[in-house]
Amino acid sequence: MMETIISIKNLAVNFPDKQVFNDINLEINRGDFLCVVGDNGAGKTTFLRTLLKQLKPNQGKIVNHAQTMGYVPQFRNIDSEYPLSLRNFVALGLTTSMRPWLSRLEKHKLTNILAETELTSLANIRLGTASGGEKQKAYLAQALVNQPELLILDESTANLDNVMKYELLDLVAHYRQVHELTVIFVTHDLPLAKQYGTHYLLIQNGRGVTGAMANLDTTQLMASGENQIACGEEHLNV
Ligand SMILES: Nc1ncnc2c1ncn2[C@@H]1O[C@H](COP(=O)(O)OP(=O)(O)OP(=O)(O)O)[C@@H](O)[C@H]1O
Repeated sequence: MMETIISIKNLAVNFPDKQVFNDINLEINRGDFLCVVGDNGAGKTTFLRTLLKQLKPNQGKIVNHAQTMGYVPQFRNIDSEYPLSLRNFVALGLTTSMRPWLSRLEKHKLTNILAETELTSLANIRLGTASGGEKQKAYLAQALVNQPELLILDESTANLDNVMKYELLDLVAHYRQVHELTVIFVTHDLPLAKQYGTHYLLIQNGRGVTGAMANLDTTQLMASGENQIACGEEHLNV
């Protein structure tokens, strides 16, 4: 049976000089892969910040049953002098305790996630010397090492080359399938959204349109700019 993990009702967020969106209604089930799409400035980050309780909605409510969450930001390079090994960087996602050592369970989780993200052979390299794609995989492993129920990918494939984008999302897709992970992916990349997402939330003109990914007609949404999404809602086949 479907289990609702996040329920969003009648959500509206405004800034003093800007009404960002209103009346977003959405049920996210455990194991869903929701892609949040929309033009620059449409309100995707505002939606995420509201979900993360950094912003209080002006109206409506979000009930989030996920107890644990992982977060992968947009790729930003790590300095070549960065001193931690890849393994120790991933381990930063494990614990908030002040212990300087890992428990047996934590070591087990670390070994498993390095294997599941195909990083085992790179575990002892200094992260600063890793390639961009390897660094982003390390961010993914850090976000997953504590076995979260919900993973947020915040434009995590932007700035990666085409091969690496798919490698990263293949790992996410595989992990999701094995562990029934729920994923929220904010992206401008419609082909990726189409390939990996099960559902979408399109924020456009202050409204949220939702549906099964199969019903998102991306050909109608593509704009001339590489990273833009633009179309009238009337083009949507939902
Ligand atoms: N703290 C704020 N105060 C006032 N306006 C804001 C604030 N944060 C965002 N906005 C405005 O709200 C709108 C939505 O911004 P948001 O960053 O959520 O869009 P986005 O869809 O994530 O855009 P992008 O794809 O460019 O990252 C924009 O017009 C932005 O200028």
